[in-house]
Amino acid sequence: MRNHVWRFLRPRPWVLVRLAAWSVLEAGQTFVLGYALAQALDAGFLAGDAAAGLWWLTAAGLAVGAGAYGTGRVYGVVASLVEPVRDRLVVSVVARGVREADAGALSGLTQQVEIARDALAGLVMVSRSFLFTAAGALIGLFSLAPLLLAVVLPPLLAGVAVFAATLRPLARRQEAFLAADEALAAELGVVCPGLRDVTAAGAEALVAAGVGERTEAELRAAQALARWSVARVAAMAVGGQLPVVLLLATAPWLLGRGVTPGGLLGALAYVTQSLLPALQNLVHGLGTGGARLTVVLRRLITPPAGEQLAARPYAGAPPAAPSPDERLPAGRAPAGQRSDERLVAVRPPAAHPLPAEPPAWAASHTPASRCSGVPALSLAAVSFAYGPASEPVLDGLDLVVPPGGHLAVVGPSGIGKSTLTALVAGLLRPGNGSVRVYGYAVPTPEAAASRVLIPQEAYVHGGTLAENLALFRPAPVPEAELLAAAERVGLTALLKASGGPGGRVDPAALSAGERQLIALTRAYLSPAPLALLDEATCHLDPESEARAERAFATRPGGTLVVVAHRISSARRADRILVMDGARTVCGTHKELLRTSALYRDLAGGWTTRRAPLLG
Ligand SMILES: Nc1ncnc2c1ncn2[C@@H]1O[C@H](COP(=O)(O)OP(=O)(O)OP(=O)(O)O)[C@@H](O)[C@H]1O
Repeated sequence: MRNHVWRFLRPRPWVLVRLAAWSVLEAGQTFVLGYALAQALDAGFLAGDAAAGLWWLTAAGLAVGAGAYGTGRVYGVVASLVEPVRDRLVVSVVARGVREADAGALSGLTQQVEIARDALAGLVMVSRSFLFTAAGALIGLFSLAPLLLAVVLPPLLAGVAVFAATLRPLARRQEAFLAADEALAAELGVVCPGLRDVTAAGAEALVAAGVGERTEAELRAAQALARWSVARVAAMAVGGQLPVVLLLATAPWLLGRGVTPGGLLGALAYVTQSLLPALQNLVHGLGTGGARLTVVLRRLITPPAGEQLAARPYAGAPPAAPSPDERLPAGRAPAGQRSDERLVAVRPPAAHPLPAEPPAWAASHTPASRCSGVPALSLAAVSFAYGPASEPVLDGLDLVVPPGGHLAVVGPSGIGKSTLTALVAGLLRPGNGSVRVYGYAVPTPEAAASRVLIPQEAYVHGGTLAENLALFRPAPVPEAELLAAAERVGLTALLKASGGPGGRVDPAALSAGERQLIALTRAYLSPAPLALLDEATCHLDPESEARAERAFATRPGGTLVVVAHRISSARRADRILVMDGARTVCGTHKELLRTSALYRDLAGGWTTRRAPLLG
């Protein structure tokens, strides 16, 4: 680094000379200010010569004006010193960006160049200002009375020494903090856009642990930095404030040894008006800006180690062998897709060995729940409103769906069908009442594991079809089982067109209906016995919808709740829940035609318009 600075400054002696010259003018005010105040008091007002006093004050005022002019010129010279540094850095990083054809990295690097430029300018300003101001003030003190120098200089040097001693450790802590901060930002930059995938893959705990680790690391770095920053305060206290105390405490002694009252006043002015602010600027400017500049320059000058330029891959996962929880799918969902599907368990795809029919989950749920008589779904006096002042969407709703049952939910748009499925899925909590899935209270992990929600906007991630379809299964799914499920739900054509279960899918290229078929087949294969289809077939034609619904209705051990948007869908169900606010009723198609005016209306609308009226 020192070599770089020397090589840069050597061909620019005139810039340095100009900088020094304007700095001398700027520092002149420091000298004149204290000296003129001393003279105004001693030779003017205390001597009874007010005119002389005013003359010295005028001289001080003129010096301040000249100093301000000098400061203005200093800025110009600092710019001509710093801009070439910026230009060189820009050339270097652009060359690197072009070489590596990485536009994103290039934009990041040029931004860092701007930071380096600003930090460098700040550093030049504060260190130069401290040097010249200190020189002006010390010369002034000496010219007033050498004894004053003896009082001010030792604590000033001690303060600067303390600051200098802490500079390196502070810079290291600052650098560590910046690195921790960036690591956390990078982590969040990777995690946040993929939150849906994280949830979909059941990897919340894993990702939270990774982010938590980085947050802890940043906290530790911030604490270490704060501890070392105390040393800065000590440097300020010793170098800037102690001289003031010493001047006041030794005032009688100083006055007894020939120092005049004006000299004492001038000394105080030097310390409080010049030295203290200059030291403050140095400590803050060099302490913070210096560390920042070091970090940025190191990155810009040192060739990238890949990770500095490119986005880091997800780093939250531990490097050890995969545990059963490490289930983040490789692909990302395309933008704009929503996923409300709550997953039971996910694992990476594996080879598909022997066929197995019926699916393993069927045995585990069916007999127990059927034999015990526990309803697949029960709602008891459930009320729900979106806000304290909102009208309730559900008001004291009771509902029981037996295991193996098939319930259709119908009602006008906005009546609360999706709200009901969200309550069953545990995405919303009822204000009153209770929801149970296979006897498990919602929300509990057991209830979550017992149901699968397929929303209208199907979630499909990149990767292979098999990966998508097996997403909810805790163990590899035999290929024959995949193929059988695809056949039952109606996915076979897409499966063939994609080259079989190993074929890769591009979620953005699929039609909405194809995405729904994938989501439906995935749900069909899920171990959860209760399937909640919230208009999950709305993009399918009536035949495909009928086929998919039949598959779910006859899924071994499965129970189906479907938000219907066609009369045919409602008619396939054993029972139909007609949502109508306070007049919500449940019954068979025939019963409802008799008893529910709303259902008659809806069914009439469906039949005559041949278009979905509901939801
Ligand atoms: N997040 C929310 N905040 C406030 N109100 C909401 C929210 N979600 C839904 N609602 C309101 O709750 C009511 C029920 O909405 P819901 O989506 O459950 O109806 P729906 O019957 O499924 O409608 P659709 O068939 O059109 O999808 C509507 O009045 C809706 O505006």
